[in-house]
Parts: sequence; C-alpha cells; structure tokens
Amino acid sequence: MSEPRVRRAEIAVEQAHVDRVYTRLAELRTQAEAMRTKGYELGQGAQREAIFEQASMLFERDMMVYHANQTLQTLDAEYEGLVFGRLDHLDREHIYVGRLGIRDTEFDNLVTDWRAPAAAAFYQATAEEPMDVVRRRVIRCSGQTVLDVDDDVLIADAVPEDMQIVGEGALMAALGRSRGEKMRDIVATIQKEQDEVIRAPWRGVTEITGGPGTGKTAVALHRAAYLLYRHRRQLGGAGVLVVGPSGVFTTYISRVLPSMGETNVELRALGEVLDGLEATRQDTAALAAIKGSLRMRKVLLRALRDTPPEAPTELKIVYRGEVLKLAARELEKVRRKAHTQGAPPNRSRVRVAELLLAALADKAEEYAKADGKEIDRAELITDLGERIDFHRFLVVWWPVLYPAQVLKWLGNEKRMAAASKGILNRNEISLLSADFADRSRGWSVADVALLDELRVLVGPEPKRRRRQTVVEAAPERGGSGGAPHRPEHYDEYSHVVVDESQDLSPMQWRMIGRRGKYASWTVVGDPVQSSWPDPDEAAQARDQAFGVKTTRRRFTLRTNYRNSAEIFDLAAKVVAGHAQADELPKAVRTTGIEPEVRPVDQAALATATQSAAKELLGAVEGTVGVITAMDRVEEVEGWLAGQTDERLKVVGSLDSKGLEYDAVVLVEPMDLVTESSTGRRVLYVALTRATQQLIVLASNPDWLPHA
Ligand SMILES: Nc1ncnc2c1ncn2[C@@H]1O[C@H](COP(=O)(O)OP(=O)(O)OP(=O)(O)O)[C@@H](O)[C@H]1O
Repeated sequence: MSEPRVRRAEIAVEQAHVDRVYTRLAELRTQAEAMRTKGYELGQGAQREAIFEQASMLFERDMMVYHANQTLQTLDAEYEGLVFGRLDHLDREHIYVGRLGIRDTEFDNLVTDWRAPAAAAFYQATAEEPMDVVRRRVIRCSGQTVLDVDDDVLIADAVPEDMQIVGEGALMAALGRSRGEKMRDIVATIQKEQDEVIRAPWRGVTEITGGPGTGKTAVALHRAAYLLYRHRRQLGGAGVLVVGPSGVFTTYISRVLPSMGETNVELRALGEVLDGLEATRQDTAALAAIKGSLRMRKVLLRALRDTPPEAPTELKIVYRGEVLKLAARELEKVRRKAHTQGAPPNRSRVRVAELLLAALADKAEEYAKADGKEIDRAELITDLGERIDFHRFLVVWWPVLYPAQVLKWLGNEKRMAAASKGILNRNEISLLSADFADRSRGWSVADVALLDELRVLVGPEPKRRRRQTVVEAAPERGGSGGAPHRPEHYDEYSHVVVDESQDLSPMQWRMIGRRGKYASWTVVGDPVQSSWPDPDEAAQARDQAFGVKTTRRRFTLRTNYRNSAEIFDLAAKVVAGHAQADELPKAVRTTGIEPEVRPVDQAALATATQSAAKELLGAVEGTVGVITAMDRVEEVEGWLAGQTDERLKVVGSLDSKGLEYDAVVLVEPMDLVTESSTGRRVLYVALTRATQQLIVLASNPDWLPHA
C-alpha cells in the first residue's frame, strides 16, 4: 500500500477505538447522573424514617452524590484529545494511553491514564531500552476525530508482518505548530528526560533547572497533575499551590492542568499571593532590590514599633481627686517595654493595659510618698482598669495595626530614616520613602511580600473587630484572590510549585515559605535568566523556606524545545561570558529562517515597530509579541494602537518571563541591558520568547557583543 493509503487505514483503525471510548464515556456519564438522582431520592425518602435511619440514609445520600459529582467532574473536563497514544508490546498485546483511565463493561482497560505505571513506557521506552515496546504511536485528535498518527519503532526486528508504521516526528510536529494565547499540555510528547522529573518522588524538594524553552514549566505542571493522581490521598486534601511570576503568566498556563482533568490546583502570581491583593505593577530594579532584601525585615519591625502618628503624647487621668499624668517620655518607655516582650502588637493589648496601669500606680505612689501617704496599688489598678476614659486612651495610643497602614507610615522620610538607621543608606531611604508616600499607583508586586511580612509581625486583628481581610485598614481594600473554600491566608498546602524561581527575592521566598510550612516542593528556575541581583541572599531565604532537613533532588533539562536553533544562536551570544557553556541548552529544531537585526534611527523606531509587527502577523499563524523595556510599554502600545489584530501583544521585558510567541519584535535591546544591573540576562529572556521568527529593532548596536 502507498504511504497515504496506509496512513488512512491506520487512522481508521484508531478512529474505531476512539469511537468506542467516547461511547463508553457517554455510558459512564449516564450512570453517574443516575447515581446522583438516586442519591437525592434517598435523601427525600429519609424524611419519612425514624431519626436513626434518617441519619444513615442521609449519610449514604451524601456519599452517593459526592462520588457521582466527582465522577461527572472528571468525565466532563475539557479534554483535548482524550486518547493520544498506543503501545504495542512484544507479546502482541497493546494498550491505549490517554488523559483519563476508562474501562469497558468487562472491566478491561479501554484507555490507561498517562500517569499510571502501565503507561510509563510510553514516555520512557527508547530504542536502547525498549521496555518490550515494539511500536509507540502518537494519535493526534481534534475533539473525537483522529487527525493523524505517528509511529516510533523501538524494536525494529520484532515488527510483525501485519504491523504498519506511519510517519515520523510527532515531537517535531508538535513543536512546529503555531502558538495560541494559552500554553498547551504536552502529554502526548513528553520526552524521557522530562518524564523522569515528572515521576520523581513527591517528598522533599525537586529542583528543575535548564535553559529557556526546555519545558521546565510544562514539566512542573505535568508533575503536579501526576502527583495528584498518584498520591491523591497525601496531597489532594491540603492542595497544591502553583506560584508564577505574573498574572499574565498564570493566565498563560491556566489551561494546562484543567486539560488533564485537574481543577483543584491554585495558581497565583507573586502579586496575588496575599489574599485580597492583585498587584501587577513592577518597581524599578533599584527599588525592587531594596524591597526584596532581607534587611527589610528589621526595617518593618522597627516601623511597627514606632509611635503611631495619631497617638496621644500624654495620659492624664483623675484618681481620687488627684490628676495622674504620664508624659511622652514615660509613655514611650511603656511602649518599648511592651514591644520587647515579643508578642505581635495586635495580640498585646491586655499586656499593654497592665503595663500602663502599673506605670500609673508608680506615679500615684510617687505622689503619695511626697505627701507621706500610702496607696493601695491593687485597688488603683482595678479601679482604673475598669474606667472608660482609660480604655478610650488605650485604643488610640495602642491602635490595631494594619500592614498597609504601617507601610504608608514609611512614606514619611523621618519615620523611614528612624526605622532604617544603620540598615539602609541615605539614598535607599529617600527612594523608598518617596515610593511609599505616593500611594496613587496602588501596591507593587514587591510590596506584597512586605505586606505579608507585616501581616505576621502585627498579628491578627482582635476577633471582635475582625473583617474580611487584615491587609488594609481602609475600605479601599479589594480584590478577590484565594480559593473560596480555603480559609484566609491558608498555609497548609501539601505541595508548592514555584516557577521562575531564580527571580524570587528573599522577602518573596519568606512569603511563599509561609504557605508551604508542611509542603513538599517543585522549584523551577534558570540562573542564567535571573534578574535578581543578590543570588546568595535569595538562596539562603529559599533554603529556609524549604526547611533544613529536606531531601533535595535536582534535574537539569538540556534541550530547548521552543526556539528554532537560528533564534537561540543569537540569544546565546548575548549571555556568552555570563553563563557556563553547560547552562545553555541545545535547540533541536531548525526553520531555515534567520532572526533579523534591523538597525533603526531612534526617530524611526515607531514606524519600524509598526511595520515589523505587521510583517510578522502576516508571516505566522499564531501570536506575535512586541517586547520592550518596562518603562516603554505604554509608549509602544501607543505606536501600535491602530493594530487591532488580537494575536498581537505588547509586553514589558520582565513580564515576558515564561511566555512564548510564534514571532517576536524586540524593540531597542540596549534599553533592556541598561534597565538594571542584570539587564543582559533580561535581554536573553526576551530573545528566547519566539518559536519561529524574530526581528530586533536597534538604534544602538552595543547590545550584541562583537565576536
Ligand atoms: N515534550 C514536549 N513536547 C512538546 N512540546 C514541548 C515539550 N517540551 C516542551 N515543549 C514546549 O516547549 C515550549 C517551552 O516550554 P516551557 O515554557 O515549559 O519551557 P521553560 O523551560 O519553562 O522555558 P523558560 O525558562 O524560557 O520560561 C512550550 O511551548 C512547551 O509546550
């Protein structure tokens, strides 16, 4: 038979099986619905029974409805190609691999879940170690229709006469396909080195490093799905948290887990980790470096111990006809004493009242002594402790503290200087206080970690006054954030995945560490792409987040699946000398299309950007990203305002982390280099976002080291 006819015949064979699977899926759905209805009927029947029977029937109803709903949720997930693989073994048995395990009425497997041990050979078998697999077939479907099949022969001399082999390169076909707005899962083409990481043990810390495009993000997400499938009992209840660098990134990856049937994983951007906030604004590199540094812990602690701006400066209270007065200096002594006793201020109100009453009693004793009299201390303390004027004083002198309010206090340069004396230098103090003083722009991503630190330092609001969130004092608080079924500031995740971890500041590690107190971890990063200036300090904070005794395993991925080799060659040049040779991955795909570097006059940059974007929109089927320095995003958006094609996105250098596009226009690369002390690495990130085509528009040629 000719190749197209063989292909058509093989597609028909697989279509017949896929049809069986969908018929069975429909049956299972009907059964689950019937079970749910029966459960409800049981509940209604219970009303007529005696109390004891009622309780047991209601319990049974709840179990039935729960299980039926679980099954329906799994069956109804939006699977993109439910069946995607087939393994033919030496013994002539074969299995189908898919996103979900399905059995027929005889309990025989129609599809094996990709995460089950029996499916492991689909990813792990090689010609050198075939694991008894003769033929591995990738089946590409659109909905319920088989579009194509693609085979790998693993034991060539065991191929039976009647076994047909079709095509080659399912991986290459997948990599060459155009990109949409959201990342796709890679279950059908996971590679062996990636599979090892996905299936690594769940306990401890699993680190995934590797250059751009090596599939780190994809692997980490598939690992989350795998762990939930294999260890649902240990991990499912407490849940999995995935933290990414930005909201754009979490949106980009948001479809991957649901496409594998996992909906119970919480995705949060670094600006959204703290419930109630959704910060997206990035600080300048200089500001972010100060805010992220561990030195801020001490600054914050001092700030909240400072006298609140509205606090009265003296306490006057009449006791038995005499005015007892505590002056500012005496009050501050009490404040210092209360703070040094260690409890968070919002939990210290009672202790503070005791200290103030003791100071008043001292004062009364002092007056009495001068008059040659004596006072009953205990009586004075009881009397004054019940007085309304004393309590009025207490609430304004020792108010409930809110994290946002304390950070705003630091907008006052004097306060800032007092809190950071000996910790920050003058320049840092004025930068930071000017930033905190300007509240018109909302919180930045780096502020969120400071607010979270303060949340813990000030302690929870007293119960009586507890409101929706403890972050802000004023009604301006907003945002949704957080899974509705979890309590606020939930910190008992069983597994935490941190993506782009090379960029987390020490303060951000502390924030994430709090959410993973009892967790195992998957941590993804590439030091060469790091924009954080002090890796040692970050490493120390990261180790603390993991806990000291944790087992650690590390995997390095070495193949770049995203960029064409032509594009990656250019990107590698900009970090030559900034990275070890083995930190750079190898790109596997060539397109024959070289990236274009266009020298452009500054004055012509706008029109050059417009025409490059237009050109690339015409050249590729999927997305086009225009990447620019962070502070030029609005300007470049303005240049492209006339371009209405939804495939076009303008994105700032730091926000481009983790994303990818079919084609990229990089505007003025030298701006990225000079943006921060780690600019060359940020430029490397930007240059490695395109899968097919890249145009660089540069008025200054210095971004590209001369060979
Ligand atoms: N085995 C695979 N099969 C098909 N596509 C793959 C495979 N591995 C990776 N890819 C694709 O390669 C691209 C890069 O993957 P991913 O974004 O996970 O890389 P990364 O290492 O996180 O990159 P970066 O560090 O640049 O953010 C994605 O489009 C992903 O789907």
